[in-house]
Amino acid sequence: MADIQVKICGLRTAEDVAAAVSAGARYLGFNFFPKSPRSVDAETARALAVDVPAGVAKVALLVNPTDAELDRLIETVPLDMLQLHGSETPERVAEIRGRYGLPVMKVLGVASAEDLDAIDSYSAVADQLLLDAKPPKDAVLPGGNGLAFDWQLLAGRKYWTRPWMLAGGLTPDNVAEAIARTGAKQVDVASGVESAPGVKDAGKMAAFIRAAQS
Ligand SMILES: O=C(O)c1ccccc1NCC(=O)[C@H](O)[C@H](O)COP(=O)(O)O
Repeated sequence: MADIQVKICGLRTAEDVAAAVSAGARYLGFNFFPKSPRSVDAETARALAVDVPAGVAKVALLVNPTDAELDRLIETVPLDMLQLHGSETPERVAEIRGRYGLPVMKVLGVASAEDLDAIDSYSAVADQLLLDAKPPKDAVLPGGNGLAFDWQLLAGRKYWTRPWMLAGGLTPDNVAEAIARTGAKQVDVASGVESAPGVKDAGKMAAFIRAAQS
């Protein structure tokens, strides 16, 4: 079995969390972007996070958060990592990392080879990178759109200095191929393991993790 780590993003209920943990997820994502069908408030996230076993990272997904938002969230929810999914600059990433002392994963939208140029500047300030499909121009959500980018853009690129995750349009049916084509050691999924927007499917989560690790 391959040592691939899986993040399931947008968990909203205790059943989702239990199913993701028992299927072998290594990261659980709680979404704090209010417009998302996957979003939770801080109190709900706290209730979901408190019983997560050690060794499974609780990740807060935020889009251009203010310090006030982060202060309140971090005070309320026991978190292991912050995922920044907006247009945060490298300076802002460094500031957030320094202010809260939590590891930060910066998301980079990828549509073409030029988008990968940002990897070096963010590698200097983030603990991890998440490479996701760039959202369509008119999209309401900056992520979680079920769209893949051209995985060939990542083929043969092995010398990044930070751990990274592959995301965007992954499903139980294509995740093994995505890993084989990109060399990813970590993958992230939101809509590909749902039966409807924001409704996680325990069978799909288990199938996704089995396929990723097969
Ligand atoms: O999932 C959302 O609704 C979302 C909203 C706003 C910003 C980011 C969001 N999701 C981020 C993720 O980490 C997703 O897992 C990633 O974008 C891949 O999504 P999908 O293509 O649906 O698997």
